[in-house]
Amino acid sequence: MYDAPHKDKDVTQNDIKISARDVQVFYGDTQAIKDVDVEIDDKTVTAFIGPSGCGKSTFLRCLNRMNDTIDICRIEGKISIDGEDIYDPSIDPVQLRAKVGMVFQKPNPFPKSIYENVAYGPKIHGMARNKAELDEIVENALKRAALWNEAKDRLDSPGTGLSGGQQQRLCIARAVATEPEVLLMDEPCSALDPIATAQVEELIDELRQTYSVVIVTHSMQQAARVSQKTAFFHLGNLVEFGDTEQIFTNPKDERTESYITGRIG
Ligand SMILES: Nc1ncnc2c1ncn2[C@@H]1O[C@H](COP(=O)(O)OP(=O)(O)OP(=O)(O)O)[C@@H](O)[C@H]1O
Repeated sequence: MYDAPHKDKDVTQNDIKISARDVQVFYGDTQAIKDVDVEIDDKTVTAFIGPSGCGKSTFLRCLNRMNDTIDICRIEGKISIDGEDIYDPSIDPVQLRAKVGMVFQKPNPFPKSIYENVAYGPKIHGMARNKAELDEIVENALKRAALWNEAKDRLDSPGTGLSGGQQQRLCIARAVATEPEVLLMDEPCSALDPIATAQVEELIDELRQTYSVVIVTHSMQQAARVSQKTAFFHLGNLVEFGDTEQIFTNPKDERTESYITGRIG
């Protein structure tokens, strides 16, 4: 079951980037996340796995306060990034989401040019003083997302005219353009073909040199290939968290073992 990774899987100790304590999430009266405690490392890819409906996306969305946009959603407990409580009333969620970028399941470029898709965030956050600086930010973000070579001659063409895999890399460029520190990815490859998936996985491996990356995936093979740490969720509980290799080769909890061997899910 454990798919040998194509990259070195160094699991050296990194600094803790995100810390969650006693997190509970409710949609109305229904509890979707129960008593979650976890510490997520910097410069590491952490995969969230588990059966459908177990709360992976809900917990991921807590990390940049995307759940704030859902009226019936209520969150208890404490989530800190670099020691700062992200639910503190002094925190501006818009600023937070620039620092904690997100890439969604379905590529969702804005109906604008490739250039404008990437330039939008840096513009609203006042990151460039002039056009030359903005051009540089756009170029660097497209390079980081491994899209520059394919996009450099068509920066004024609509982002929606790119292939699915290119659109997803454009969304990654858009997320990295605001210089985030954390990148959240909610099943970023589920709408992509195997070649585009391999490109995005390669990219995720590069991005972890700079960011803390958290990825929700339904594919255990993908979790094994791209992540150094894995969290297994089941019925709203974080059942097991550890080095990816340990989770896939020597799970401690019966539920984890059942899931990775295909008995539940
Ligand atoms: N906006 C919402 N309103 C009400 N309930 C919700 C909402 N979003 C999620 N839920 C519920 O919360 C629980 C966890 O859902 P969530 O989408 O986080 O799970 P998941 O593990 O990401 O699932 P999947 O793998 O199918 O995407 C489910 O019971 C789901 O029905």
